[in-house]
Amino acid sequence: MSWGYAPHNGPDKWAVNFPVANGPRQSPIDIVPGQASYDPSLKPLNIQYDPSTCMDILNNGHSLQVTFTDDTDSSTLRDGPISGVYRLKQFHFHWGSSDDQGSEHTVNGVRFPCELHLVHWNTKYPSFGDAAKEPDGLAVVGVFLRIGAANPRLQKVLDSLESIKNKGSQSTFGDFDSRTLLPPSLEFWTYDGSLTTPLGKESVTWIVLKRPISVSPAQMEMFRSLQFCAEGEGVWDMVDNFRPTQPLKGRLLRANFK
Ligand SMILES: CN(C)c1nnc([C@H](N)S(N)(=O)=O)s1
Ligand SMILES: [Zn+2]
Repeated sequence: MSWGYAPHNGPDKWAVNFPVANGPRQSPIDIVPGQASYDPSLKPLNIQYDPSTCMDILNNGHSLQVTFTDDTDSSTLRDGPISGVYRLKQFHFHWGSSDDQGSEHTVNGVRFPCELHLVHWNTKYPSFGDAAKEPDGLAVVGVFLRIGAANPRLQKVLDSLESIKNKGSQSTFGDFDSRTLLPPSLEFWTYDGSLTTPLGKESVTWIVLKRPISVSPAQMEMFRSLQFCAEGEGVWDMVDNFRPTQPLKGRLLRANFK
């Protein structure tokens, strides 16, 4: 049974085939700023992205994903709550069928229309696959998108969506500086969690940025033009590809800001 976001294969069915979906450190969560503890020992995030590592963009049937070559330490994440060097592997988005939902994490129960995830893996392990099995194997930077002015840095990604409309389609996508998708301030919340899609591996240090970036309603409509299904399999708009928030189960939420 392939998983998805429909009634028959959506998040409330995942635990049937992927039992870890009910595990002790699942993601996403509702971020309650009043319950975050300020940790002065958290260093600022050190993000160094090399645009030449950007390779292609694809519709994987769950999201749109921009993939990077990760055979060298060209695009890396360091410091913040992590130790060592983590390599950027891909970024993707989650979004809603309307502007009042779409993000995976929420803040005081508030949903954003879209959330960007930049997925990195710990180079102390030989590969992404190996790292994904380890509790400190992955680090995902989450960035909220808020309705506002059109975001010109997002536009290059959105302009390529017509070439990856259907599941399984891919096109070249090079020389993109992912740093331009980040807000000016890198203040963050952090907690130990999981991938938010099956297999839901509990190997992610989540780093959710406090400041959102902007996206216009017209740009949101471009995300919604993507399809869950492959070409010739009908019309099934790719929307609401987000998992509901999961129980905190006693985990600590830290912030690197007061
Ligand atoms: C195997 N990879 C890179 C991923 N598996 N699940 C991912 C999810 N989309 S998320 N949201 O990053 O946990 S990313
Ligand atoms: Zn994601």
